[in-house]
Amino acid sequence: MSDERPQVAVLGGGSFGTALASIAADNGASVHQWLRDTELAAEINRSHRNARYLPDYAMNPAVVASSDMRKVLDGAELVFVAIPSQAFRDVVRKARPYLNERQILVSTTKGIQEDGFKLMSQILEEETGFTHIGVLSGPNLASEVAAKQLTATVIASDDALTRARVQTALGCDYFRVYAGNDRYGVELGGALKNIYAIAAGMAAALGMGENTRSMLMTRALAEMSRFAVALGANPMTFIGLAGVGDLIVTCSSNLSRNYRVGYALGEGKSLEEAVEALGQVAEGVNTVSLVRDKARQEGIYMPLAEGLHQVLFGGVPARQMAQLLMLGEQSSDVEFTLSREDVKQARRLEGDV
Ligand SMILES: NC(=O)c1ccc[n+]([C@@H]2O[C@H](COP(=O)([O-])OP(=O)(O)OC[C@H]3O[C@@H](n4cnc5c(N)ncnc54)[C@H](O)[C@@H]3O)[C@@H](O)[C@H]2O)c1
Ligand SMILES: O=P(O)(O)OC[C@H](O)CO
Repeated sequence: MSDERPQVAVLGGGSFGTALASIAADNGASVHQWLRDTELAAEINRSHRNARYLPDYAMNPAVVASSDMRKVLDGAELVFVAIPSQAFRDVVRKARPYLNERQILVSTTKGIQEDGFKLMSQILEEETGFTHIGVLSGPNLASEVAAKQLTATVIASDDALTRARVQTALGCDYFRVYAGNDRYGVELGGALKNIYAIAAGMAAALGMGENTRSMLMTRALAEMSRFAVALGANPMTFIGLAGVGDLIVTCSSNLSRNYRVGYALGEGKSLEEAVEALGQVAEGVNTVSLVRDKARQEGIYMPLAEGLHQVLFGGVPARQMAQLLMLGEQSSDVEFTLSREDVKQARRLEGDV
């Protein structure tokens, strides 16, 4: 008898891949999850728990884990790719012989490829040439999703079928899926917020207050949207879940790996020590260099990213950088209503600059 259930594949055995596989299975899909680690796959099938990444949460027992890519992709209608950005293209290449253009491919990865400043859905496009491509992003701490805490996310694609299928496959009483069509903006939002989560973790460890955190998050949002709009995204995307929503959660929670790296740095650890203690990937550490270089290249004003880069890689103490940023040029609150140039002009007339 053939299996009538929707067929879902998840590539990646980390915490988000695991949480996602479980949601799709809770929703009645037949789910196969690909991991490179054969032993962990066997362990998941035995205990229905991912002991390495989400040891405290039971998975839906219907999820079948495997390190055999062909088996995992066989018959899949919907494929989620939850692999860190540095390994993303390699894994997609490994999957490519078993993919076909009727499938829907969705990236969940919030990072940027160094070579060519590529986002993950662009890699999916380049490697496959398929049309049904999307990005899943939003305030989605994996362990909270696994605990079935009420959560919302965004499926962004210019392809209506991709949006509808993902809403059907994942939408349930604890996971609500909103649709968007600014794939680039949603994907950039997910990658950029990691930078500011590091800064927020650092500020918390240094004992800075709630006013400071609020200022940091709001100015981060201004900076993120300035950058994304300069590269072609829609500014309105940043008032959504994948913009301000994800920024809030990642800058506020020590469940975020990026926040935890920042916190460890604020406590005085070196970057190497902080990353090693984390034992997982914090995408923001790479993203800050890529974004800072891109911003310089394109002439985009990014004082927070520039400052954080100097703290992480230039040996500037975080507190000193915070003081420098406070004394930076006076600027506009909401640039979409009052431009930075207008503020400068008024100050010139005042004779202040
Ligand atoms: N963890 C979260 O809370 C969360 C939430 C939303 C989105 N995301 C995004 O989803 C993506 C996946 O996150 P995650 O937490 O599931 O996993 P992760 O980023 O911690 O990656 C771990 C997984 O990737 C695998 N991996 C690493 N290098 C590999 C390689 N060369 N070949 C094959 N597999 C490799 C590891 O074995 C492991 O299964 C990340 O980019 C993250 O930004 C994470
Ligand atoms: O653990 P982080 O810092 O990679 O962040 C997790 C998610 O992106 C939160 O939405």
